[in-house]
Amino acid sequence: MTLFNKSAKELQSLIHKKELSAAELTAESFRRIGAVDGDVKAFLALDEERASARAKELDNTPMEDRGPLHGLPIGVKDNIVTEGLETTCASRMLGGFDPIYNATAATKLDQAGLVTVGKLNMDEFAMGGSTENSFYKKTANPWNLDYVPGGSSGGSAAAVAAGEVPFSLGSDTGGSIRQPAAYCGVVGMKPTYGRVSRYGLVAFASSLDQIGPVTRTVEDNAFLLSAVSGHDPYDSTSFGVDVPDFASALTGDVKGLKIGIASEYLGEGVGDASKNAVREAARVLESLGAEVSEVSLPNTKYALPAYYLLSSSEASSNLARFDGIRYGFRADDVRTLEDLYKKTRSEGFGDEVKTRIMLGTFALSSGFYDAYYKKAQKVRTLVQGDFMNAFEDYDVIIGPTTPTPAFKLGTQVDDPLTMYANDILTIPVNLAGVPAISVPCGFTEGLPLGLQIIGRHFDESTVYRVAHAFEQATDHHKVMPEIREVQA
Ligand SMILES: NC(=O)C[C@H](N)C(=O)O
Repeated sequence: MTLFNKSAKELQSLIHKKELSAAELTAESFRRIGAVDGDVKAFLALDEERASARAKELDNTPMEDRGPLHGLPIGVKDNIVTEGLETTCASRMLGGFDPIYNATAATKLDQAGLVTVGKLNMDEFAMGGSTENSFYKKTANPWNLDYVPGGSSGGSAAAVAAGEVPFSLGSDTGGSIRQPAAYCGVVGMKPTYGRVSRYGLVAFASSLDQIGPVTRTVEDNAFLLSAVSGHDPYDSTSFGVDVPDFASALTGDVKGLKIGIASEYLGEGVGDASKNAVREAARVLESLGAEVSEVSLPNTKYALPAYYLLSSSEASSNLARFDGIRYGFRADDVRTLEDLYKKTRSEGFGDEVKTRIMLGTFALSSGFYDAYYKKAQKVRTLVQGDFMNAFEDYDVIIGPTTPTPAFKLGTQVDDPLTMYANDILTIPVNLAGVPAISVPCGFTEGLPLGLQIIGRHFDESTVYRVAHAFEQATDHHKVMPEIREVQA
């Protein structure tokens, strides 16, 4: 039986009916990884022995004690710490770092009965939009191996699109789950800030970072988000609200819902293919009974510069801990302590990370603080205000996830401004802290496009409801890329 094209839900029902065991499914996941990951290059670390032992153990759990995700294999982005499983953030700086604890999200995967098969490639410390900033390898887009999978959670999206795992966890600071999900034709959710604990997520920009699920269907996404959400005493920014059973919101009904199509998201810098796919998606939602009209988010154009100032400022502080003493990489041939810091950080970080640390240090320095950091904070408030105003009249807001489909490997990596501009439609959501999902909404020249659906704070349920209704009314999610399998 072919398993790699099945959703997590379908696989779970096979396990539940005892037609498939967790051990068999885990073995199949490793077989598929062995057959395609030489080309896709989504994984940085794999631990088959540990995963197989865990799957066997899970097969012994009595039926009545099993949750909806029991026995399924999953991949985890390499900035989420996993006890005993190397966690590098795709950086030379953390090469060989073997965490002594689990991130809360990783613990919750264990509690839900999932089997972590390995760690997924990303842009170094989550800085980038193509996964080309990884120190270790460049992940390819399963739809066309000459193209980028997006980033920074490029490994998380590519592994799911390639059928190596039914789902994965990523993290999103300015679009890092939604943009690669759009480029790879899968479903990616950035939850409300505070929905999922950040404890054990290696910090990039703490006021923006969120962990979220990458899946092939909206229903799988809802299941996985319910599993990893919730208040955590180890993360004071995680919110103490009840975690709904998100899957129960998938009624298929959007009648009467008010959907705003963001006019700025169909404006300057956005390609025709993205605009047309979203207009067509709006028609589909209308035909299902939703009321769609245009809404303005006037401060959209200021979000990108504000994000790069704020996220870099936070990064400059967060990444100060990598000093050659406490973690990972340490430079050789140093004479003084200052030398050790300088050489370790010069050799251990890649260019993009260094650029952001310098930009952030500059923006926070006295004399420039008011002109840059403080001003960017004020812009953040304006961007939040745009969403709050819009949500007085609309239940969700839609637009393209990205201005264009994926681009060719090597074409933007030396051009940071072009690379940053790929995030113009995802960044405002992080600044506002609201939830947003990307669902497949079409193809252009053989490459997938994503529809972004944005909701009110802590109203992931409505976002899922709209996403699911759209998915069920269209066929985009049913196609998988064809990837050559190589015999191991
Ligand atoms: N980390 C993210 O969410 C992606 C964004 N492209 C960045 O480089 O900051």
